[in-house]
Amino acid sequence: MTPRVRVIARLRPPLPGEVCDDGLRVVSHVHRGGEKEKENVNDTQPSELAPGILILKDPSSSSLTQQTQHYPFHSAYTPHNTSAALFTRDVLPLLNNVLGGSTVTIFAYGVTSSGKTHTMQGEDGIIGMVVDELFKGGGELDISMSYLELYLDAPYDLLVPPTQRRKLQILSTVSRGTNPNPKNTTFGHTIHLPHLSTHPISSVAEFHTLYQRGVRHRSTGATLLNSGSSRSHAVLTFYVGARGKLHLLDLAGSENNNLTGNDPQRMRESAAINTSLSALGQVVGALNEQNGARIPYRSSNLTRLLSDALGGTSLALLIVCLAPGIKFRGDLVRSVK
Ligand SMILES: Nc1ncnc2c1ncn2[C@@H]1O[C@H](COP(=O)(O)OP(=O)(O)OP(=O)(O)O)[C@@H](O)[C@H]1O
Repeated sequence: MTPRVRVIARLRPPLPGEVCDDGLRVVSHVHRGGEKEKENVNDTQPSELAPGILILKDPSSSSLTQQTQHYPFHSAYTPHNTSAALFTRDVLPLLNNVLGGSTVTIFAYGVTSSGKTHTMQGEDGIIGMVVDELFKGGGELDISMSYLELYLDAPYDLLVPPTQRRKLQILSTVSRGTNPNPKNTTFGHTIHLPHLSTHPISSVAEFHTLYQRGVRHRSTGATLLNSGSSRSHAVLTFYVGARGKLHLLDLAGSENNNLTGNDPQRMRESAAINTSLSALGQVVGALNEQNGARIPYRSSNLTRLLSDALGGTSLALLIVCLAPGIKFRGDLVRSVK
């Protein structure tokens, strides 16, 4: 059965002073020098294991019930693998679908400071590589973009001046036709935000000017774990040709307030972030189960917004970003599950 949402993992390198989780092992698909690359892999593990994350038993625990756990992913990337390797293997093939008129969604998910922003919008991040690829042909494609954030579960346009910032409406238009599967509540629905600005772009430079404006308008704040922590979900959308659509999401990190030491506003933000991420997790799970169950798109504005992009014939790539710090063990297990 082909999953609707391809799920891959990326482990970031340790940050200065970070105490690492010795039980965390990653086996990568990416070959270096002809060898399957192993990062921190216990040599006693069979090498033919599916690429994935291995969570090994906590060495300090004497519990007999704690077994070594293997979590398989469609691809997995070690701290040595570059964003370019991830792009070539997992993102590039999806761009052909966008050029062919499909809707594709790519999102980075993980605890705060796990490398989502680095992977999506960092120097040599996926967003830059996508744009280079879209304009490779010299800009003959008809491309426009929009950029919004969901802050406290409400959408705001990032490409309008802050003085014009106002909450956007999310509308869904029903098209005609008979729904072959009544449980598919998004059949024939198109999501649109009437006041969201869209901007034609004709070059890589034009993109970067607009995009940097949006990044400056995005809600970020300092937590104990990340001084530039994203406090909102950012959704960058490219409209390519007549029908192609590509959503690139930098999701805010799922958070454990015991670790982030947040003040009251940060706590409100965390609650909204965690609720919408949990809704997204349920939607992705239900889509990949493919058992005909109702997909809970309406549980949050994040999933409502993406309801015409997840499911049906659309494709999605979920990049689970992982932090190697021991303090993230509990969050990491929740993320990979
Ligand atoms: N693959 C990587 N290689 C090198 N450094 C990385 C990598 N991934 C993340 N980092 C570094 O780790 C730190 C945290 O990363 P980042 O800000 O991307 O996390 P995040 O998941 O977006 O966090 P938040 O949810 O709080 O916004 C940054 O200093 C970033 O440069």
